[in-house]
Amino acid sequence: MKQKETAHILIIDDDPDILLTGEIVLKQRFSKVSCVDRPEKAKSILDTGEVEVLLLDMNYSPGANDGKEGLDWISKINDLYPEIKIIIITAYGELTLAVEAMKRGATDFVTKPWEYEKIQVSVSNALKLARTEKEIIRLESKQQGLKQNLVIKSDQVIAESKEMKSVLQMAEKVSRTDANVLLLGENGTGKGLMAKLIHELSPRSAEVFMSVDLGSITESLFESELFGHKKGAFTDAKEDRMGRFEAADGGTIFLDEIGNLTSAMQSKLLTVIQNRELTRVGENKTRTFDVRIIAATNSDLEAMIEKGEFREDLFYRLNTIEFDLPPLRDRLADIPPMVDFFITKFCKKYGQNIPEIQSEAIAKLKKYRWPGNIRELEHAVERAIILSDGVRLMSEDFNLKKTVKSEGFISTTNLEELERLTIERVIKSNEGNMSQVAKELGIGRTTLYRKLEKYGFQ
Ligand SMILES: Nc1ncnc2c1ncn2[C@@H]1O[C@H](COP(=O)(O)OP(=O)(O)OP(=O)(O)O)[C@@H](O)[C@H]1O
Repeated sequence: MKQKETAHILIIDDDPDILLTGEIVLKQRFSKVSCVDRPEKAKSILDTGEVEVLLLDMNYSPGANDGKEGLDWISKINDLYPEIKIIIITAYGELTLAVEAMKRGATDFVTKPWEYEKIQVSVSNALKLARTEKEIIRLESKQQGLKQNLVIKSDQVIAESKEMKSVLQMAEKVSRTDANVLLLGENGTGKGLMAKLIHELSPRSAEVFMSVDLGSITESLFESELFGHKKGAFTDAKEDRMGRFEAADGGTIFLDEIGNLTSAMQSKLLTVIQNRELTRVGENKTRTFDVRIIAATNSDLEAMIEKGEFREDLFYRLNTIEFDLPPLRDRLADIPPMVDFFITKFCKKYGQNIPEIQSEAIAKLKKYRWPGNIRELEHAVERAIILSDGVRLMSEDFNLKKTVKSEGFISTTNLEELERLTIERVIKSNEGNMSQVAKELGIGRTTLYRKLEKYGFQ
């Protein structure tokens, strides 16, 4: 016996004989057939999101035979459930009505009395059409993710310092697994690049890498953006749309700026990650997904947990493996190869010959604090390439702010403490030359001395 195709078909007709024969005939070919005698009763079945093909009678009120009711229902159903293919059931010879129904969005028509072979073929064709359309939508979303993949291929990861070498080794190991990864580090330390690298090295590399900047998604759009929506679920939901999780199916999703989620967003994300299934906004049906999750943030999540700003259970879901990307000032050995890498990149971009770099310039780059880390270094090199004489890159070409590397990252938000630390740093960098210190701080010498006294400096 031929195996049944897994599909849910719905028949709506007020004639019980039609429903009975339709059910018997279609059940020979399809796994599930539901029947109702009026369109008003079909809502709960349609809302399951399972029905792919609907056979619809055109007249319901006693004596009605112009098909007007059926035409109205076609428009309504098409509007609310655009993915469902509608086949109308007409009496023999009602060709004009069939044409009008097709104009409203019906896919095909079958005539009463049933021709068994014909309805099976018609439903089978409608089913193929429904599935092809779904596949096209899926591929379009996937392609968006694959475009992001292309950008990654050309990137290289520089890791000369021992800190970055060990990060790379760990990335290689982790990429072979499906473990969730949490990337921590200041802005511009390469969290995004590391996420792409882990994906590239993983068995999922031929699939989508989907990057989502959670910092730019508003609370109202969060659910629909990540989990998708049904047409009509809210005013702007003009079409059915899959979310980022579904579009990344088989691949990797990169949730950047995870520390920016409100508590409501955190709960929704946690439920989806925990259950490994999601529900599109406005739909009842749950959908499973197979996605590897990499999250990143420059926030101190543990401090946020303590303050009740980040859910501990979500944190433990995300941080199966945790990476700390060190700031650039703590991996000085990476600076020279990175500078070379960016010089080559930008000389190519601006069609220039590769210049030499003054050794004093490299020494200055190593002393600088790099609050914006590698992104800032990249911009500094780009600027230097544009401004240089094309032969030699000098330290002035990099336009570094007059600061030196501090002992550690100033994390205080207390103004007085910030002032004290800044003064301390500037004194060190000017080797105690107070006129210079006052000048750099932009204050008079008297004010400087008053502040030195206040903060107990010698
Ligand atoms: N090890 C590296 N080798 C070469 N380029 C790097 C390296 N790390 C980072 N970069 C480059 O530095 C820039 C910033 O990196 P990236 O965007 O990955 O940082 P990020 O930590 O995700 O930043 P943010 O927190 O602001 O999102 C990118 O252009 C990236 O390609």
